Amino acid sequence: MEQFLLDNAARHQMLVQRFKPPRQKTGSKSKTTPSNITVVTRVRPISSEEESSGQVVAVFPRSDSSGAVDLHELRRVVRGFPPLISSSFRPGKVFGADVQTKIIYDDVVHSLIPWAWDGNVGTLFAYGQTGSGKTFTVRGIEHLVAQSLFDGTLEGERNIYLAIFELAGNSAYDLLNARASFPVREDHLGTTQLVGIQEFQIGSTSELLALLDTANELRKSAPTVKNDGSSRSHAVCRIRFERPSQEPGRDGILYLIDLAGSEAARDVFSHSTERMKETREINMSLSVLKDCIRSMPGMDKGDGPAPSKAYIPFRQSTLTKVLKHLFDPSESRQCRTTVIACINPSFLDTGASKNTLRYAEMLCQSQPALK
Ligand SMILES: Nc1ncnc2c1ncn2[C@@H]1O[C@H](COP(=O)(O)OP(=O)(O)OP(=O)(O)O)[C@@H](O)[C@H]1O
Repeated sequence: MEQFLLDNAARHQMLVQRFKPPRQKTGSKSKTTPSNITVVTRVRPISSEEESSGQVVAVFPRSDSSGAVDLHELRRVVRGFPPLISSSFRPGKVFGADVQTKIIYDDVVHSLIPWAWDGNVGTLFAYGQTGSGKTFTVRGIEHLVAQSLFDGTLEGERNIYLAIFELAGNSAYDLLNARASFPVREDHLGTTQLVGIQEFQIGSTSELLALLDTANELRKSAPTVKNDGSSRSHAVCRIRFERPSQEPGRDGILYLIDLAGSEAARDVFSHSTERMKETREINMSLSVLKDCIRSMPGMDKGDGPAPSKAYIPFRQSTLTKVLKHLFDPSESRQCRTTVIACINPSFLDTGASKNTLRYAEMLCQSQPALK
């Protein structure tokens, strides 16, 4: 299929240029996004290497105010010229290839900092197929968070603690302690405990950046077909804000999560058995995350809103155990979540891009009645 697309790149581009977006149907523009979950989509630029290998752009955010994204695929046919099949999505606010991380940060991430500082839980996820720009986005955001925390705008005194860890399959590794493995358990109160993880108290932007760099070096990597530096684990940066003289368990927390890349089945053919097992585990944990989100009270799974006491399968993966606060109705702290769906615009990646865009649409349409 890949060769067919590369051979027909010029036709793809010609048909895309002729494409006229369908007129907006009245009333179809706005979709309700609950106030405690913000979903946006970032379409990264195509790289010069991708361009020189013959790849062309297949994902286009519309320039009008509709918030739509058009995705174009060339369909292989037995006879005649391959037609262009176009689909449109509304995956939340869309940031195109020319938008800097700082703009996205100011718009949908920065507000999580005072939120967590005040004793609540703020969570940022970057979600998307492998090579779609998740790590690029989260690393940029981490740098901006490190600056914001010490720019003097936050009021009051807090002790700030940092832990960084990765989740690979059902194993958890401490990235600030030489990748020491640690168990993730629920204590007798039902609180998830990262047993034995090292936390570092942070006093400045440079201290925080140095620890982020250390963790990044250690992050488990293995080459994949798509992205040589691909991260085959979920990376979680947890920043805890402790108010002096406050009761334990009431700390504000900011999670910055670079999810492992999901890979389409066609990408795994050239992988070893170990890599395929890893890919299955990653896809399983992403699928449990999706199930948990869809089971949250009020979420619409397509057959009406989930009931307020719906079963949420968060114990089925380590990732969702760590994120239990998002799904647990007994969690007393308020939660706010930002999801950045990342897209590689290449025409070789349209299958995975459609999955990511549908996922973002699903989150936008859902309305959890949440904490
Ligand atoms: N907004 C952007 N602007 C410029 N380059 C980008 C942007 N986003 C991503 N890239 C580049 O695209 C490539 C893939 O990005 P990245 O490694 O962040 O993907 P990923 O989704 O984290 O992949 P994986 O899940 O495999 O780790 C990298 O070379 C990165 O520098």
